[in-house]
Amino acid sequence: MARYSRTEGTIALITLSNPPVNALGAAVRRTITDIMHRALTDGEVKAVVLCGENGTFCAGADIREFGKPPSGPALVPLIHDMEASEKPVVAAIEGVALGGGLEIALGCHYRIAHAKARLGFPEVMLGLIPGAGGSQRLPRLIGIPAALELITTGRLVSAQEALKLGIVDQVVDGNTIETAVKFALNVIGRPLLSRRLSERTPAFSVDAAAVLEEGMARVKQRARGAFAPVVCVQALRAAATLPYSRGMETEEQLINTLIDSSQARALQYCFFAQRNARKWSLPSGARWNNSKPRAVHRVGVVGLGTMGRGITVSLVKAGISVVAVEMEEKQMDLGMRAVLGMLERDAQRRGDTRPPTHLLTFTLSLQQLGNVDLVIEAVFEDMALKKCLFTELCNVCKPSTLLCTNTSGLDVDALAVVTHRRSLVVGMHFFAPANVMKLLEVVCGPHSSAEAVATAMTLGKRLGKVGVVVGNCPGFVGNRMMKLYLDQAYFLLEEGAAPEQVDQVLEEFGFTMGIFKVSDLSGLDVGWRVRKASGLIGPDVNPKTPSRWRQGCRYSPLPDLLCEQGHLGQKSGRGWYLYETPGGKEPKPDPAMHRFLQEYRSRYGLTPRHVHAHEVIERCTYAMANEGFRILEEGIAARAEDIDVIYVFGYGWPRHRGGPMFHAAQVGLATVLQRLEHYHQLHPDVPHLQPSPLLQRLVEAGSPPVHHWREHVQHLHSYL
Ligand SMILES: CC/C=C\C/C=C/C(=O)SCCNC(=O)CCNC(=O)[C@H](O)C(C)(C)COP(=O)(O)OP(=O)(O)OC[C@H]1O[C@@H](n2cnc3c(N)ncnc32)[C@H](O)[C@@H]1OP(=O)(O)O
Repeated sequence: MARYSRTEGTIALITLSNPPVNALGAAVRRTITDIMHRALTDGEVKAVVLCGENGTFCAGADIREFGKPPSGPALVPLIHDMEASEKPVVAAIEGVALGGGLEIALGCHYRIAHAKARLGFPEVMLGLIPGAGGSQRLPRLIGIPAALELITTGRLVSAQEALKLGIVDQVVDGNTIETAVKFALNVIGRPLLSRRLSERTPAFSVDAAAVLEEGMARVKQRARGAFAPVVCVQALRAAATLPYSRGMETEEQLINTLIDSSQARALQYCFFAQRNARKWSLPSGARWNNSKPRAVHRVGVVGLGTMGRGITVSLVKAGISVVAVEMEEKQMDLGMRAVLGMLERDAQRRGDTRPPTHLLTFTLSLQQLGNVDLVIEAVFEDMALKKCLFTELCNVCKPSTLLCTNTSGLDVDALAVVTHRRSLVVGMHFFAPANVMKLLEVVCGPHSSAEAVATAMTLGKRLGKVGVVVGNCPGFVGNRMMKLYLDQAYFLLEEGAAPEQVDQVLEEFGFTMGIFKVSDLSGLDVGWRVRKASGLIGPDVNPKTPSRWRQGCRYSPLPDLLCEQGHLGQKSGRGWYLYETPGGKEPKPDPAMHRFLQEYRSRYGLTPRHVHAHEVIERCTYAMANEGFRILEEGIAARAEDIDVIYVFGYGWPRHRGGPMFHAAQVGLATVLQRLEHYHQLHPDVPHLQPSPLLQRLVEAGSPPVHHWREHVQHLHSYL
């Protein structure tokens, strides 16, 4: 928990010890409070050095304790006593000093950091503010503008930046604790008044007022409905305008408004869901911690379209050699220039003189893939083309090469069976732009080996991705649920809504972008191609089939009609919105779209009605969650948390709402069930609105918490 020892005769060394990150659980707070009291009252002790075990100072409060009844001593009195002491207290910071960990360090009189240490207040990412004096001490140390930026974004700073900002007093390359002890010996007896941050007054100039006002406007615009960033600004305003003790009272009042909020719960759920996604398991008993990944030194990327380019950039940035293959010279030239440009800009941003282009080989020949450890195929979504390629890759690559497909929804197994190495085929579904988006769906087919899954997940981690293992079905998890979300959005247009109205409601809910803006950005032709390939449109459709009816259920031909008119979204200057020019980025509501919708409705005898905001949210999000329950039942996702991670990291779902499954739980499963029944009654031709059997069973079982849902899955066809 925390250890006490004496060194150099007069120095008390207090070591936090709670692996893996020395989080400040109740027991740790109790021990450290007792030990600190002992050190501060022991007449032989002249100074104290505070450090952490295993190369980590402290990652802050123990997040697992949030939401549980409070126990153990609070941090504020400990930090106060430490700071008020007449004996110098020095923090020796290795690894991280985050949240409550940094608040303790700010209560110390001096801070020495290792060059690789990182410091920050990430509370805002957990729906909180620094609540143990951090919001009052940091601005007194580094000023309002810098504190505002760090606290409202949760950004961590390196030791070097912390030194520049004045957060630490010294940065060391060698032994931090030894340096801190020497430092402590040196400062014994020096006056400590100016080292007590609570004694300082941040000057509240007119500038600071303007900074706070601008900060509030910026935060409100970016927060997408999240409360914590706004409350962070309020806490900083208190620091700037009130004496320390009143500021502390305000900090306490403010954190109390957040601590039990639904947003804090959702964000803390996301924190653990992201980490749990790494702990995959397969029905064979293979798991993340008993499956060895293969070493990957050299990767082949086939196809240099948008996805292939982003994947190549991601790999090179992670220091991995890439052989990038394109079939056509012109496409290769375009791809090569785009990749080099992205790497160049990235190097410039990081202040590097040269991008790591020595890791790249561009070629028109698949033969060059003979020696790669893993191939990522990123050609068009055309099964015949992919099958040909996989057959050829099997002949060209060494027998141990893993063959991965970046398909966004095609059958991974159908590709595996054309190879002689079915166990080495997995899906690695990146999201556009692949060098930016964090999500990676690792698709495990019926033949995929644990080794292949482990290798893809480990490679994803090296690329800085959040990998989630999913089963093989059309659209996997993300795009399978997305299809129902899109269907509901189209139906809402048919029933009377306008694209900008639907988008506005979704953005107010917290989505990064409304669904129609996303559709315009990715290009309407992407879905058009998928619908053609799956027989929803095209020559295979019986001409007698009504336009708004496909495969036994309601269908909206709206996006197909737009594609037929060449309205493909941003790239063509027109889609659900109007753009100034083809390639324009600024969507404007399109009067022609409104006329088009009116004509469409009258052609099909649809009487437009006013669509309420709550209906937009309910139909879009509950349809998604309902499909999520089916996905869980089929074993395509192992946990509801995995589905939520996919939506938060790949589809712009607002993190402070936890993800579609967590949101359904927060609304109440009985309510979701009842609303789905209601909408299904109104739209019996939309089978996906019919509540899924798992949802019904969960409600019958009294709506257990998300972590217990798996116990109610009947394992009918478990893939994971
Ligand atoms: C009531 C108000 C009182 C006081 C105010 C104080 C508030 C706070 O301090 S809030 C907490 C602020 N701190 C954070 O948000 C830090 C969160 N952690 C991280 O950012 C990272 O985990 C890390 C940078 C510390 C380490 O990253 P990495 O090396 O990539 O490892 P992992 O993220 O996989 O973490 C390893 C392991 O540790 C668990 N863990 C990390 N931090 C905490 C924590 N603060 N409390 C509890 N557990 C923590 C994490 O879940 C991993 O566990 P598993 O291995 O079981 O998955």
